[in-house]
Amino acid sequence: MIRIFLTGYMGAGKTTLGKAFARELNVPFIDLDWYIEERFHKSIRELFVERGEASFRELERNMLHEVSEFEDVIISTGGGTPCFFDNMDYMNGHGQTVFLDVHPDILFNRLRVATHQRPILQGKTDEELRAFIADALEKRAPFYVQARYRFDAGHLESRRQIAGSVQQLRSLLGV
Ligand SMILES: Nc1ncnc2c1ncn2[C@@H]1O[C@H](COP(=O)(O)OP(=O)(O)O)[C@@H](O)[C@H]1O
Ligand SMILES: O=C(O)C1=C[C@@H](OP(=O)(O)O)[C@@H](O)[C@H](O)C1
Ligand SMILES: [Mg+2]
Repeated sequence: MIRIFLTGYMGAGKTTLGKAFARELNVPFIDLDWYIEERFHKSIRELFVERGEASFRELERNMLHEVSEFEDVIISTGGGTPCFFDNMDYMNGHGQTVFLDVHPDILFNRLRVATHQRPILQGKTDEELRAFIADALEKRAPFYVQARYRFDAGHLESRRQIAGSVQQLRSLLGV
């Protein structure tokens, strides 16, 4: 049975790689953010604004527990998922966990063009964004490193790179 959790910071490639990886392994793909959006008929952005972050995190944990029951699945979490409650332990107890480790400069380049999709990053200048990423990585690293595997997802900028990363991830996990 395959149950793999992809974790890492925003822009690390959890969604992109998860989707391509699931297609390669011919198993369903679940992106936790998308799952939540479908379940609540609201965007992550709306849920953040309406409920506040603390309440979003509770809902996210509940949904994590729900999707962790599925079998033969690739699950991409949100960037913050491993860093709240006992979520990291929970994922380690329910499947294989991967930390998509990406250099902060690459994260910055990816995220500066996509801040409007991510409520936490909205309205930041380039310098604020750089500082925010560095600060968040420092705080979140202790959680991310608890994942069983670490994978460099710094090369996802073309279809070819994504396909190459999928093959590397396959051999790392032995699937
Ligand atoms: N089709 C694509 N072509 C080129 N680059 C892409 C494509 N899809 C994603 N990427 C790159 O991968 C990055 C990671 O995005 P995403 O998978 O949404 O990260 P996460 O889910 O970890 O927040 C994007 O910012 C972009 O640089
Ligand atoms: O890092 C975070 O706290 C968040 C990351 C997002 O997911 P992605 O990492 O897929 O962008 C999403 O869950 C929400 O905006 C909060
Ligand atoms: Mg994502």
